[in-house]
Amino acid sequence: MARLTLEHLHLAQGGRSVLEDVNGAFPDGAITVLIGPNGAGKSTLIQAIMGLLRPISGRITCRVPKERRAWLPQQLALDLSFPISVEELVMTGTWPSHGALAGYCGPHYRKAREVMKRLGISHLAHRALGELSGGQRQRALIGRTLMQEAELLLLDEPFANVDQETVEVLTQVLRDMAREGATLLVVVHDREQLAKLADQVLALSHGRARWLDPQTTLSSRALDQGQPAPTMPFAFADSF
Ligand SMILES: Nc1ncnc2c1ncn2[C@@H]1O[C@H](COP(=O)(O)OP(=O)(O)OP(=O)(O)O)[C@@H](O)[C@H]1O
Repeated sequence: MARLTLEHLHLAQGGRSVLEDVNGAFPDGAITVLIGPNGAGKSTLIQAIMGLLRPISGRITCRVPKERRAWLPQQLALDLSFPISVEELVMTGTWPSHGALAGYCGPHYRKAREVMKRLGISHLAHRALGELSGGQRQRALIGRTLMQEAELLLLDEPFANVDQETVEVLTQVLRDMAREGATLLVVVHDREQLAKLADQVLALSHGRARWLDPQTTLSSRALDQGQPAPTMPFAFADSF
């Protein structure tokens, strides 16, 4: 089953066509890796799926409830002086389903502790977000999506500028989320990460999208065209 499908999608930015006639289904419980050179339209496609960019034509159908959709953007704009601890950030994962003003109860705190343990950040629970390394912050942001029980997760270069141990922890968590039935779309530039994550590959190039299987992608040059993004500051992982 696929709760996210694209039909004849045409997307533009600033009046210029970026992607045309994109079709396909993102199966539940599968990780789709999105690849393509700089400017190919990876972030544009993610923005459209999130509902932040209106298609020129075509259709995006998403049957995942809004409160179970999560997005970890590439261009992060979090004010790192914002006074929020790791635990508080993880707890905000309850907001989409419970509301920001409802407050937290015992089970929320227990679950947040489990999530932080799973991500190896329990010892950072009361540390301010602005005092963390890039990898620690990325673990906390993924923790928020686990707390949310996200069933659709869009990640734009989640492994950029994080340490190798964090890459391994996050890879395992993302695989576990897929095994539990979530639909994931992940932008990666790295061959090794693609090999570990991809159930299927969507390759963007020259305004078109092609579906590939991971083995074909690994033995082709499709990945070599992509360049890692420059270092980004961090921001709030927003939900939509
Ligand atoms: N807000 C915008 N206004 C006008 N053009 C834009 C805007 N955002 C992106 N573009 C253009 O749309 C095209 C696709 O950009 P997009 O950011 O989706 O590519 P990408 O594949 O995510 O690239 P990268 O790998 O560098 O992150 C590019 O030509 C880019 O210059």
